[in-house]
Amino acid sequence: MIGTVVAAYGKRFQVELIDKKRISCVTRGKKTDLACGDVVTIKFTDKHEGVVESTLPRKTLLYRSNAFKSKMLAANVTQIIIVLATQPSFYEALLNRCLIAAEAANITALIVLNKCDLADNDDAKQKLKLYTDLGYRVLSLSAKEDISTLRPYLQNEASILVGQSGMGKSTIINALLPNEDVRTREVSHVLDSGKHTTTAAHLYHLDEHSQLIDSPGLQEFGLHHLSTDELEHAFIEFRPYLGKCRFNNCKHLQEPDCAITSAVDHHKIAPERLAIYKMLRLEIQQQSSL
Ligand SMILES: Nc1nc2c(ncn2[C@@H]2O[C@H](COP(=O)(O)OP(=O)(O)OP(=O)(O)O)[C@@H](O)[C@H]2O)c(=O)[nH]1
Ligand SMILES: [Zn+2]
Repeated sequence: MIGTVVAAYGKRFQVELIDKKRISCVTRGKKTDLACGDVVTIKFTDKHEGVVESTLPRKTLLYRSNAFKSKMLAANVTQIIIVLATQPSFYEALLNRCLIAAEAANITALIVLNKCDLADNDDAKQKLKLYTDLGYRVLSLSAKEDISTLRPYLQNEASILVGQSGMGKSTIINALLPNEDVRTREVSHVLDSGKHTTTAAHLYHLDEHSQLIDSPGLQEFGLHHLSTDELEHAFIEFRPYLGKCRFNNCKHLQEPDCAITSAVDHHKIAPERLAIYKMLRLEIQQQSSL
């Protein structure tokens, strides 16, 4: 039997079969490397329970990680939607981490600035200009007032919504799927206890060809799973300059005749982005020397 993982709660998974029936599954032994969006083969162990036998090859896999372990956020997504809000102010470093993770996983990114109904949104919009200039799509909206402008971006995509707590992810999901209070509904008839609600990822069907994965609120988004090479390529505006430094093992930190540093001096690369690169580079280096 083939199915799709539509919810992941630590070691338990909910798998949707082709006939839309959902069953609760565990993995064999200690293996838990499954994510929401994974396509799996399962074997029934009971009427409503099963065990995952294998995972089909993934088109994409989105990770985040700290120094000690990495965590799969979602499999087979085509798009990451980074939800920000005009208030409370968002962490720009977190936005960058999401963008870098998306580039490294070959997933397109869409930045959504929510709560644009509130006055005082100039600051947030100003901050996002840098990302529009880089070529990222930025959509300003108010999930409370009107979600319709987001819908075309979701069509024929498997999207994951990410964002720090309080930006409005639940509001967006509920506006897109108005028939039920999705965040609370799902858990009750899937598991006996709702205690994992906040840590679970869920996949919803918007239509036959469009899915949306809701992930728990992110406060940190480590990128320790990236190599230094992947990291520098994930800064899209660095790409034309890579390989042009004096040293071919240049780290773009403080080496002489660095093409990246020189591009910053010539206003071709924003100094904020180089600063973020340096911070992430040092984080990754520390990791490899642990
Ligand atoms: N003014 C305004 N408030 C909004 C909008 N969208 C969400 N909010 C409010 O912002 C707060 C946080 O929204 P949630 O949807 O719960 O945020 P969340 O991102 O799901 O947060 P977590 O559940 O902690 O991950 C709530 O009080 C919402 O009512 C909006 O478009 N405009
Ligand atoms: Zn360099």
